[in-house]
Order: sequence, then C-alpha cells, then structure tokens
Amino acid sequence: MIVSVSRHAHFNAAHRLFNKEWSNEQNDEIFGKCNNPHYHGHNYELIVTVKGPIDPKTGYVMDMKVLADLIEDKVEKQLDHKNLNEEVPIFKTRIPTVEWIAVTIWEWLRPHISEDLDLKVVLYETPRNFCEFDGTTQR
Ligand SMILES: Nc1nc2c(c(=O)[nH]1)N=C([C@H](O)[C@H](O)COP(=O)(O)OP(=O)(O)OP(=O)(O)O)CN2
Ligand SMILES: [Zn+2]
Repeated sequence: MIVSVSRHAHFNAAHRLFNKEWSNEQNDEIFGKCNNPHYHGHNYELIVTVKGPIDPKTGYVMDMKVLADLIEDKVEKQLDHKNLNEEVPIFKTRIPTVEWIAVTIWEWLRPHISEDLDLKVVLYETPRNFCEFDGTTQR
C-alpha cells in the first residue's frame, strides 16, 4: 500500500513582485498592486506531503516529528518574518511569486527526504490563491 502523510506549517513574509529587467510601467501593468515598492505581506500556509510505503517495523511512511523539524529548519527559519526580496538570496534571481516560493521550498526539502518517498508541496499565499509542486519538470 502506498500512503500519503502531510504536515501543515505556516510562515508570514513580505514581498514585491517585479521584474528588474522591465520598466516601472511594464511592472505596474503586469503586477499591479503587487509591485508596491514598499512591499506587502502574506500569511502563507504550507502543506508538505510525503508519499510511499508504510515501513513494516514502525508503521510510519515517515516520522511526522522528523518532517516537522525539517520544515522548521529548512523552510520556516529561512522565510518566516522575512522580506523575501531583500533577505532571502534566491529571490534576488527568482521573482517571489507563490509558484517560485513553492518550487524553492520543494528544492530545499527534497535532499533531506528518503529517495523512496515522493514529495509534494502545496502553498497557500492567500485563502483563495494556492500553488502545488511535486517535482514535475515536463508536461
Ligand atoms: N500566478 C500568480 N498570480 C499572482 C501571484 C502569484 O504569486 N502567482 N501573486 C499575487 C500577489 O502576491 C497578490 O498579493 C495576491 O493578492 P490578492 O490579489 O489580493 O489575492 P486575494 O486572494 O487576497 O485577492 P481577492 O481578489 O480578494 O480574492 C497576485 N497574482
Ligand atoms: Zn503578494
């Protein structure tokens, strides 16, 4: 049997959506209020799911305490109460959209989770806007 287990986490962060290769007018046209030069913030809700076989000895797919500690160390410490554009180096080159934040979180977690397990990240930027990434690189 292949089973999924998930851990819910939370962080808040500020960001500004803009492409530094574009003019102010282009950025305003594409990103609108999200291009506010004084930034704006979100309460991000994160769901991390690992999927795989149940270990016959432990009954676990993965120890949720280990997963929780991993999310705290690799994600929350890097992003919580941060200005993503200014304080998180990867977002100097990636626009901190919910898409890129979700992909980045997946990349940060993947090396620390058993290769036998699939990993999926769901990230809510607002209660109505969310993004999902499971490592897929081709359509
Ligand atoms: N594909 C994406 N589109 C948008 C993103 C994104 O990351 N990926 N981000 C934003 C902004 O960050 C913006 O702050 C989202 O806020 P808002 O439009 O206010 O979202 P709400 O769900 O709160 O808006 P309602 O219109 O009230 O539902 C925009 N787009
Ligand atoms: Zn935003």
